[in-house]
Amino acid sequence: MSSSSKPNLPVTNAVNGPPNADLVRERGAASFPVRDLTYLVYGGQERTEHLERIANMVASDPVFRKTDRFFLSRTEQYRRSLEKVRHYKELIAKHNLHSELDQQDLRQAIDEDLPIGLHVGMFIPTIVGQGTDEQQKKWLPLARAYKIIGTYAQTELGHGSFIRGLETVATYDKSTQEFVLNSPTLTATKWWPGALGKTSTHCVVFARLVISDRECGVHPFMVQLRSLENHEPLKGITVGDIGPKFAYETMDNGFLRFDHVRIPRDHMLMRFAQVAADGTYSTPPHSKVSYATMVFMRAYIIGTASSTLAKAVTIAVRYSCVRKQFPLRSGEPEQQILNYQNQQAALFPLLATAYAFHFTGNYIRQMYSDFVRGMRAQDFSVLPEMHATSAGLKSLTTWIASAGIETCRASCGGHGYSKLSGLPSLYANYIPACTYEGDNTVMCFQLARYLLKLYGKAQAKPGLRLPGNVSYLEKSTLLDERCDASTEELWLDPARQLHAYRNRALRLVANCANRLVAEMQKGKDEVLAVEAIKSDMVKVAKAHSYYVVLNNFVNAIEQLRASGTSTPILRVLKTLCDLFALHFIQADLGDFLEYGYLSSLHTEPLHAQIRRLLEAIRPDAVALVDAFNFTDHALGSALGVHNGRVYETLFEWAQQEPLNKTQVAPGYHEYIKPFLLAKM
Ligand SMILES: CCCCCCCCCCC/C=C/C(=O)SCCNC(=O)CCNC(=O)[C@H](O)C(C)(C)COP(=O)(O)OP(=O)(O)OC[C@H]1O[C@@H](n2cnc3c(N)ncnc32)[C@H](O)[C@@H]1OP(=O)(O)O
Ligand SMILES: Cc1cc2nc3c(=O)[nH]c(=O)nc-3n(C[C@H](O)[C@H](O)[C@H](O)COP(=O)(O)OP(=O)(O)OC[C@H]3O[C@@H](n4cnc5c(N)ncnc54)[C@H](O)[C@@H]3O)c2cc1C
Repeated sequence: MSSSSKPNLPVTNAVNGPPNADLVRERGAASFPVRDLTYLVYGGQERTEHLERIANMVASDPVFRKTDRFFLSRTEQYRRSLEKVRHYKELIAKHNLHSELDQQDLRQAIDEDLPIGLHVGMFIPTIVGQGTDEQQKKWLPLARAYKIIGTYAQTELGHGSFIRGLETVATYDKSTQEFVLNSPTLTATKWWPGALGKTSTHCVVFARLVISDRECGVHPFMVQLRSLENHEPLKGITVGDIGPKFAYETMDNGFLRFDHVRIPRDHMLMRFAQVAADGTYSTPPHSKVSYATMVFMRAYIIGTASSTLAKAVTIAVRYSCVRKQFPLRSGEPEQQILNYQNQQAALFPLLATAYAFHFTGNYIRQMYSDFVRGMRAQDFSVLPEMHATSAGLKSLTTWIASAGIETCRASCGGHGYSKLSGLPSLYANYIPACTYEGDNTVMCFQLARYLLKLYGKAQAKPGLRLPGNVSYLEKSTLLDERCDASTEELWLDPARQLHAYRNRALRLVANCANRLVAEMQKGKDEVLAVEAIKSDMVKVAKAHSYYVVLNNFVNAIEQLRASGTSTPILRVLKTLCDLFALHFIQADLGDFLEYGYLSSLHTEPLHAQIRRLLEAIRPDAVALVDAFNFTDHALGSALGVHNGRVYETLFEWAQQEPLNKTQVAPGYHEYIKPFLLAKM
């Protein structure tokens, strides 16, 4: 079945000409209407077409070009990204893209780490979340009109994960009703905040509040850093760029020091905690409410794991259809490398994961908006669940997406190592997601702690009802149950798949809880006992998060079925869901075998079913990546071009290499010629 209507995307950047015949054939053989799956992914036909209009506008605009990015210096890349910011603002005005959603769509289409990312992603959300109504009235219009540009300055040279250890102080001076911001040590220097180095005029600074020598904990403060006239740093402020990084060249991650900088009292963001003029301090309704922007960003990061992984898989799958190596038998034509089982085993689980994460993203968005609604009504009861779930999912999704991009790169052989494949920069720019907004391992501890607590409560109080995704912690009888998937067919049963994931998660939680008790019985206090089980806690958090991802994928398919989604689409989604479920059991088989949940009775049919699923996906692989609907601009890859003219595009793009500007190498006269022409 071919697609029900054609995508409206231009073929930009690629070398024009007849499309690659193999890709054309693959597209013609899809078992489902590609366009319908695209609508499903992007929320309907109207929304898809809107996104395409924006994507087309960006892809055909020379200011947003990416093709020369590898040949620019760090400074040039930063300047170029500022040029894109200016143009982004012009387009908002020109095309009336004033809604937050339109602007988000535009930034997504531009597809670059712009130095306004922190402004829109954390600075504005912190004002919205933490500012009083008056503070919002004062700063939001300026921020939304880009009259001020801000960032989120929390991390310090000596302190990142441990927020309570921050050293920057904001001392309240009752006599002038000001806070005095100071960086008392070198390690108190703010370090890392995006766009802090050169771009931002303002920032929200997290500092420990001190009132009359009393420590009141870490709070957010609005601080102007640079003159709005000439962009010079203000008195008492030392600010700059932290220097070269693994990648992320367009972003001026910065450092910042305060030398007794005074700000008015109403520059502390006081929605939840207040300091009155006389220095009276009112505590917030929840001790971690000032961490809410991080929870928001973690939810956002979970949402982008799918699209990032989907880009890598799109490049690798298209290339693997174009690339041919070896005939099976002599005299036969060479095979598309995607026909090889190993290539399918590397790529298709990642394809399935990109779809799985799409539904995880929907789930966390919904959970976050419910949480915000509650918070507006002063109800913080969902915060622990929101924090723990988002911390775990942020870790799992970014770890898998990072490793997945590298798998895609390696699966493209030598050409994957070329920056022109788009994969090295995708990887290098993405991997800090495992670190920023909470180091993944540290985030896993948060989820594991939450699960251990709930498990303990459920043990102590049989009959206690726990929230949906953790309700399995109530059922310790589950531990006695074993897998009964003894045939390939049984492995396709979602109930059995979920049973396996639930059982593994519960086992690891119970095991951790038992070890904690055992460590304490050996004489350790609780703190040291926790230290003794930390690597197991990471496993616990991952196991639970896998279960959440799978549960959402299964539920989403059920909901789609109930809402009348067509059979071919349901069939292909079910196949992807099955592969996701079975692949990650196979990948962690030790967990399931260790406690006898599975035996070789089950693993043989498991492996066989996975092989069948790979075969089932093969004819639809190109259609499944096409359904993500990326423009060539978004992929930025000679290997992933929609028309499949991979070699032509690689060859043409390579001509832009500055070394190729002259026929004779720079340095030839000084360094090569002397020894070439030296007498023997
Ligand atoms: C939309 C536009 C897109 C723009 C694109 C931008 C691109 C991205 C750019 C990236 C920008 C990056 C920015 C940053 O990195 S900002 C800095 C982020 N820093 C962190 O994430 C630090 C991580 N550390 C923490 O979050 C905490 O310190 C930590 C959770 C590790 C521990 O906190 P703390 O030590 O204070 O607390 P305890 O361990 O003692 O725990 C006490 C209880 O509080 C609970 N807790 C902790 N955090 C939260 C929270 N956020 N919400 C709710 N509850 C929380 C914790 O679980 C404990 O609970 P119990 O007592 O019940 O166990
Ligand atoms: C590209 C990028 C952009 C960033 N942008 C911003 C920004 O805009 N604003 C901002 O404020 N910050 C920003 N950051 C900082 C970022 O949030 C921190 O780097 C992150 O929170 C991790 O903290 P850390 O660097 O202190 O790591 P550390 O906590 O020092 O971690 C180092 C290692 O120690 C381990 N570890 C730490 N604590 C424990 C523990 N209790 N038990 C066991 N192991 C532990 C970790 O797992 C990790 O392996 C950015 C960072 C990067 C890389």
